[in-house]
Amino acid sequence: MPPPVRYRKVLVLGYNAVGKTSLVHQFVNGEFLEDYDPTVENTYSKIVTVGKDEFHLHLVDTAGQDEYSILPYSFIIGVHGYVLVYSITSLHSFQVIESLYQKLYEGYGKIQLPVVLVGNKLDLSTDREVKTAEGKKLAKSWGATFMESSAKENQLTQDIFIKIIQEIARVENSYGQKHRCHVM
Ligand SMILES: Nc1nc2c(ncn2[C@@H]2O[C@H](COP(=O)(O)OP(=O)(O)OP(=O)(O)O)[C@@H](O)[C@H]2O)c(=O)[nH]1
Repeated sequence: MPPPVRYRKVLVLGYNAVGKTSLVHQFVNGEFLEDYDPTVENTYSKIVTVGKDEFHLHLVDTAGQDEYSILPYSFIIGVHGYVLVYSITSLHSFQVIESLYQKLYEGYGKIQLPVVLVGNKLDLSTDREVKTAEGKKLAKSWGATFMESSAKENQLTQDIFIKIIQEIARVENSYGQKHRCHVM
């Protein structure tokens, strides 16, 4: 009997116009859209194979948030992992990500979260406002994975969504190990 297809719900969060829709659209449809059309909320589904396992990845592309956004319960309940996106050309979008993470972390009761932190618009590195080292450092402080991508040039767009599936498994396993009973 083939192994069951596992369901994973992943939210893509971040400030306005950082490229959330563009990353998801590249991943699901394999194309880049130059036009900016602010998102209200869109969902996408894709079957993804990671190693020997198949996953039904349900992606929620959210409307941009800022540091004042109140995150609804639907951003926490039933969500397996998060892709947090900023633009390397916007320091403000990076600061918004720090505040969004804190809200999620507190919403979950301060446990480790499966997160991939993404610095997008790598093709615009001449206008860079956030150093690679700063992104790496922030992700490390959360115990998360860090990547820099370009939705425009299709750089690492597939890897981001494979990585979040792997992160969900990794965090679930480490949580299971910490809380496993030992029979002496
Ligand atoms: N050069 C470049 N432009 C990008 C990249 N990703 C997105 N863009 C452009 O940035 C603009 C915003 O992209 P979106 O994908 O709509 O951004 P978003 O984060 O979904 O925006 P909201 O829906 O407002 O939250 C669009 O004009 C895109 O074409 C990238 O990697 N490089």
